[in-house]
This record gives sequence, structure tokens and C-alpha cells, in this order.
Amino acid sequence: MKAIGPCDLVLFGVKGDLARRKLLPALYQLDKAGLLDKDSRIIGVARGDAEPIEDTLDTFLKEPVDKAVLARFKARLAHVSLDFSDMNAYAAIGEVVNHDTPEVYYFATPPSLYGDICQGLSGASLIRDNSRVIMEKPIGQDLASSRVINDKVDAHFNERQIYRIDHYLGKETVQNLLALRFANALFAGNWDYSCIDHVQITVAEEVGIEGRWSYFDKAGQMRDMVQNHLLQVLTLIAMEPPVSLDADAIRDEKLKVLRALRPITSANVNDVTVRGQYSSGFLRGKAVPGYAEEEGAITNSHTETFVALRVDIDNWRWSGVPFYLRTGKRMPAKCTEVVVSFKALPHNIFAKSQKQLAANKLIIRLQPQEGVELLMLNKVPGLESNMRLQSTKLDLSFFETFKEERIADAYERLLLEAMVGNQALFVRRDEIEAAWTWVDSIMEAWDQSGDGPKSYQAGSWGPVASIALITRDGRSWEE
Ligand SMILES: NC(=O)C1=CN([C@@H]2O[C@H](COP(=O)(O)OP(=O)(O)OC[C@H]3O[C@@H](n4cnc5c(N)ncnc54)[C@H](OP(=O)(O)O)[C@@H]3O)[C@@H](O)[C@H]2O)C=CC1
Ligand SMILES: O=C1O[C@H](COP(=O)(O)O)[C@@H](O)[C@H](O)[C@H]1O
Repeated sequence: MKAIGPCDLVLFGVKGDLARRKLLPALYQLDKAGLLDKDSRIIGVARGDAEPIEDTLDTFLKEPVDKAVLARFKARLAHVSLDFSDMNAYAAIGEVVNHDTPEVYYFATPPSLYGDICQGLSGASLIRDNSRVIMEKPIGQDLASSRVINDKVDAHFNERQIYRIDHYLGKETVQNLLALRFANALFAGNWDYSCIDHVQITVAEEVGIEGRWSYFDKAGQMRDMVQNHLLQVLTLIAMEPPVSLDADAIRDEKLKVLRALRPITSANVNDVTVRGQYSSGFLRGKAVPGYAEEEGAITNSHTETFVALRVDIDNWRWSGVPFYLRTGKRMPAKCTEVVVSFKALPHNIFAKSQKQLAANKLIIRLQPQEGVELLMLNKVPGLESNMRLQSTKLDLSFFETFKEERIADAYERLLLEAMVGNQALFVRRDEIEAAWTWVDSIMEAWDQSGDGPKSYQAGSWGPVASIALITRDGRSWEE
């Protein structure tokens, strides 16, 4: 990683869940790695006084705090107490920032406040040509509301200054999808309808909604996970080779995939989508409540906590190759993976001993136990005249292979890239809008169908209907 020049990172919502759990620990790690300039500062903005950084790091850092790093880190911190809706109060930020260095504003707040914050900053003359803004997802509830929020931000910052976060793009293994596809000749010629039967993308979470009912019940798993993280992973798997690693070269190709997604409407929604909501159950032997019994819950919520989809991409490369997506909360295990299943060979010369040849599969484990596996058939050693074949695994564990390297958290990478000024790992406005256009159509079809989500027990792999969704096509989910 390259070092960066000095900047002021102004963190709106510094006392919130995301800032405490992810952003402050990530900034500490960047400082520890010597990647923050000695003059860079971190200015937290929130209502009321600052919280002691020691408490936050003790709670959320996944390793003991290093005293020397902590002392250096603390010296960078400043706090401004401010209500974001008070337009006259923003001058207080101007008194703290260093006017000789660029500012990176991080909006770790509900998106409904982004417009106010921009207006406040602008009113206090705190937006300059070299200022940048990082915005959290999900931006809006649908295409129309995302446009309203983006317009408000665009009124003060141009697209080159805007960094829309999708933290999946900062994960090492998600970035590795580019390396896997575009640095290895092995896959370059095989990556299309002629060799691939189908692709599965699973993002299973063990957690429930973690006290975030008021946010989650308005969002649901479709807006919280599919509209952003799953579609971003899908674009990286499906896109054409970009001409370079430049931000727009990559984003142009991702956009083409989003625009080629076959619309899901009332006509096909029941065939290609399943939504579910968890009821009480057991996870790792412990009883857990259902969605309707979570803290802050209202009864009769129709919000989905599970989604399974069959997605078709209407372009040359992926003609006839379905992508099966599923994501849910309170699944039996945390597991994010992509499975690429290759087609059967045209003729089986081993038919005497092996009626059917198991498909080759490329399994890309995004988290946890990050790595890549290739399932292929090999001969079982032995003197029998009929060869026995067995599906065997080439298993590359990142942990084992890159023992010396620490796997950085996604937010470390993304904060660094925003400070450096590289937008490649951030989402452009047209991508967000293409994703919303596709998702809106599904949500509308769900609303029109009058059905609610199907129930599934916490600790299971989702409603039975999600199994039917894929078995109808003669395939099954990877477990
Ligand atoms: N938490 C997570 O895991 C993830 C969050 N995100 C996104 O990150 C953003 C922040 O989420 P999260 O941290 O969970 O939310 P929180 O509600 O925990 O934090 C938001 C912070 O904003 C502050 N705030 C709200 N209104 C005002 C105001 N008028 N003036 C001053 N401060 C205000 C709140 O302060 P107060 O307590 O005083 O109200 C709170 O500290 C959201 O956009 C979310 O979608 C994205 C991915 C994951
Ligand atoms: O953005 C979000 O992501 C998390 C899952 O992230 P991961 O890095 O742990 O896979 C999800 O739990 C949360 O609801 C959502 O807002």
C-alpha cells in the first residue's frame, strides 16, 4: 500500500454503530501500518461530547491495543459537537480543519441527512475543489429517492469528488475476483456460456438484525444486501475485461452487466424469486428469537430477511447461464461464496465405470476461510482395468498461502483509497441507479403479488421454496 499525503478526515456520525465498530478501528490499523501521514487528522462530528477512543478500540479492535500507536492515533483526533440539521453550526468545523490540506468528509449517518450536511458544509465554505465525500449505503429506498439524495449531494460535489461505499468492494477476496479472472489465462477462454452451466452467489449471515429494527424493517434484505453487495459481486463475475484498472474502465463494464439484467416483473416474479422471514430457532445450539420478536419489532411486518433469485443476464457471454443468488440473516453459518459450475463434457469415455462425470466447480470463498477451490476429477490409484474417477479438490487457502500477510478489513482499504483519490473501488451514480431500476421492478412485483415472505426457521438455509427455485431447473444449492 502506498503512503498518502496529509488530509483531514471529517467523520460525521462518529458515535454511531458503523463508526465505532468499523471506521475507527480501521483508521487505527492504517495508523499502525504507517499509512497515515504524520499531519493527517481525524475529526469526529456528532451531537454531544466525544466518546473515549480507548473504549471503542477495546470493544471493537480484534487485537490488543498497542500503546505507542494509540498515543499517536489519539493525537490526531479532534471532536466537533454539532446537530447536522443546524445550518449555522457548521462554522465550528471550519475552526478545526486544516485549510492547507484536503478534507475527506465521511457521511456515516442515515442517508436522509446527506443533503443537510452538504448544505451546512457549503454554507460554511468548507467545500473546495480538492474536498472529497464518502457516502454510506444504501442510498435511498428506491430509484426515485436515491436520485433525490444524489441530486442533493451533486449540487455541492462533482462525481470525481464522490466516493459511494459498498464495503464488499474493499474485501481482499472480492478484489481478488479481478485477479482471478483477468490475470489467469486458465479462465479467460472458459468464462462464458460455452463452458459454464450456472453460477451461484451465496451471502449467508448468522447474525439477525442486531438491534437495527428501525432501519432494517424499512429496508429488508433486498435493499440491505442484494441491491448493493450481491449485485456488485455479480458484476465482477460477469463483466467483460476492462481495458485497464482505471476507475471508469471497471465501472463502465460493471454498468453494462447491470443494464443487461433481465427484468423481473409480475409475469415471472413467482418463478424466479423467493423471499423469507426468520422465525425463532436455534443457532449453534442457542435459542434465538424470530424476526417478529426482535427488539423494537412491530407485529405483521412483511419485511424479508431472506431472498433467493434466479437472475439472467441478457448478453452474448451469459446467454442461457443462470446466476442463482441467495442471502439471508440467521442462516446456519456465515458464508459468502461464489460457485461457478462448469458444463458437462460432450462425451463421456469413462462411461463403463462412471455413468456421469461430476461437474468441475470453481468455488471462491469470499469469507470466512478465504480461498479458492477447484473441484476436478482424478483417477483413483489402483490396478482395476476400468478407471475409477473421484472428484478431488485443489484447495488454496489464503490463510495458509499468505501466512505472512495480514488480511485487512474492507474499510481500511476503502478509507485509504478515498484518501489517495482512487475511485475504482467505489460505485458510480449510474451503477446505483441501474441497480435500483432492476430491484424496484422486483419490489413492485412483490407488492402486487399480495403474498408476504415465507417463514423459515432461524438456523436453517431459508424457506423450502428456495430449494424448489433451483431444483425446478435440475440443479441444487451448494451446501
Ligand atoms: N452499522 C452498520 O453495520 C452499517 C451501516 N451502514 C450505513 O452507515 C450509516 C450509519 O449507520 P449506523 O452507524 O449503523 O447508524 P447509527 O444510527 O448507529 O449512527 C448514526 C449516527 O448519526 C448521528 N445522527 C443522526 N442524526 C443526527 C443529527 N441530526 N445530528 C447529529 N448527529 C446525528 C447519530 O447520533 P445520535 O445518537 O445523537 O442520534 C448516530 O451517532 C447508514 O447510512 C447505514 O445504512 C452501512 C453498512 C453497515
Ligand atoms: O451492509 C451490510 O452488511 C452486513 C454484512 O457485511 P459482512 O461484511 O459482515 O458480510 C450486513 O449484516 C448488514 O445488515 C448490511 O447493512
